[in-house]
Amino acid sequence: MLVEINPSKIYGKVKAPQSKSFGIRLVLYSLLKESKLDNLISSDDVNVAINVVKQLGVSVEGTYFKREKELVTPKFLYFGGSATTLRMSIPILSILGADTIIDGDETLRKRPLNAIIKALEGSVSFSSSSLPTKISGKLKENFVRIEGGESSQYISGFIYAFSLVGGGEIEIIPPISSKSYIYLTIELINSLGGNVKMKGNKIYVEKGDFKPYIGKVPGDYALASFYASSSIVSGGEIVIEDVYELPNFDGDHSIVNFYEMMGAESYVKDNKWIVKSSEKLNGIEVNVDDYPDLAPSIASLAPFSSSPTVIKGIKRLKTKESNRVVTISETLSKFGVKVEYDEDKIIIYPSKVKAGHVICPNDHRIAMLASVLSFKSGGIIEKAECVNKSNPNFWKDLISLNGRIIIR
Ligand SMILES: O=C(O)C1=C[C@@H](OP(=O)(O)O)[C@@H](O)[C@H](O)C1
Ligand SMILES: C=C(OP(=O)(O)O)C(=O)O
Repeated sequence: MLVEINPSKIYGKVKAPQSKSFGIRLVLYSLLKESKLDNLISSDDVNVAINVVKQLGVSVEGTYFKREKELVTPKFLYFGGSATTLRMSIPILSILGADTIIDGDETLRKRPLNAIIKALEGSVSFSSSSLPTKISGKLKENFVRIEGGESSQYISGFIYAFSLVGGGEIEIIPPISSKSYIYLTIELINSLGGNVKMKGNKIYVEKGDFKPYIGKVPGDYALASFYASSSIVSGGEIVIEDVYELPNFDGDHSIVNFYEMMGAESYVKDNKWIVKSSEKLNGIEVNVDDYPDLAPSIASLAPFSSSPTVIKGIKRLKTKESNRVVTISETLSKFGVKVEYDEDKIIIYPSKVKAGHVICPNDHRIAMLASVLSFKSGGIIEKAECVNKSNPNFWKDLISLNGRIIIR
């Protein structure tokens, strides 16, 4: 799919895309208690999670997910491009006992599994250190010690796994990265009858009294941020509906504050994210290690600022769907933006953004970054269907916000 974008002013009202992180968690929650997800718009990654719970024995009728028998571990599971689903599922498979070949698409096959392999040594074996691999064995005790510097997704997975078997303990070897997603998991599980506490680098999971989840999938700030920044760079204003109220910890929703710090009007009121552009944007310095998905969102606004933006905490961006240090920089450069990077940071300089032509590098957030840059001076994005990984409504939503977009 090729998308041709003409310079446009992006304005109006739009519903936030459904959260990929919440969507996957609420589908996997059906392993614990039933889940009824109203108006589920299933992205590629949520579809992967649906297939996983189905294979483990959950009955799926439309968007109603109910476990009606003992869970089983299949001989084969496919995870597409979803590292969240993969890395949350391996702990669950381990606590149930597995003899399962797991695989994913070409992007997922490149992503590391070192921390989980090391943590499960002695209980669960892996035939290979990357996908495809066969995992065999069962976690014998409800305790795991795991490095926190590779991915928070394993830790979220162990919270689910120990909730499944009535309790357990997770010791995280610092540094603890992407903490915001651990908090998200703890808050969600506890809101549904779980009993999970984090004290320093330890997580204590007690037996829960779980209740069904019946409701919508909350809105996704990181995915919605591309609508917001498109509006800011094109002199518009936008209301993004169905967002959750800001919690008392950092996370993907911190983008609201970052856009305000960069000079836009950006605030949340009554589950709506209000964004208005301003003539004077300025660069910021930010460490994204706790919310890595915000790097493309911040990079989309940075070239239009009057001062440089410095993005730190970028080490793990190299092992996302693409090496985002490279793909963010290459995409910006193709739109005439001056950008530099080293091991520790990406620096994006004020630039006169020109028309660009990119091929999505199998990374949904990079196509979304390119779309923002295109609203200023035009642009072409090939393999634009890559946005379906997280937001199949992305192009349709931008058209509804007056984007002059031709889809071929
Ligand atoms: O738990 C989650 O939902 C996610 C965790 C993050 O991954 P890491 O914990 O590997 O940084 C993030 O990049 C991903 O898009 C979603
Ligand atoms: C990295 C991402 O997702 P995942 O880790 O689930 O593949 C993302 O959505 O940017």
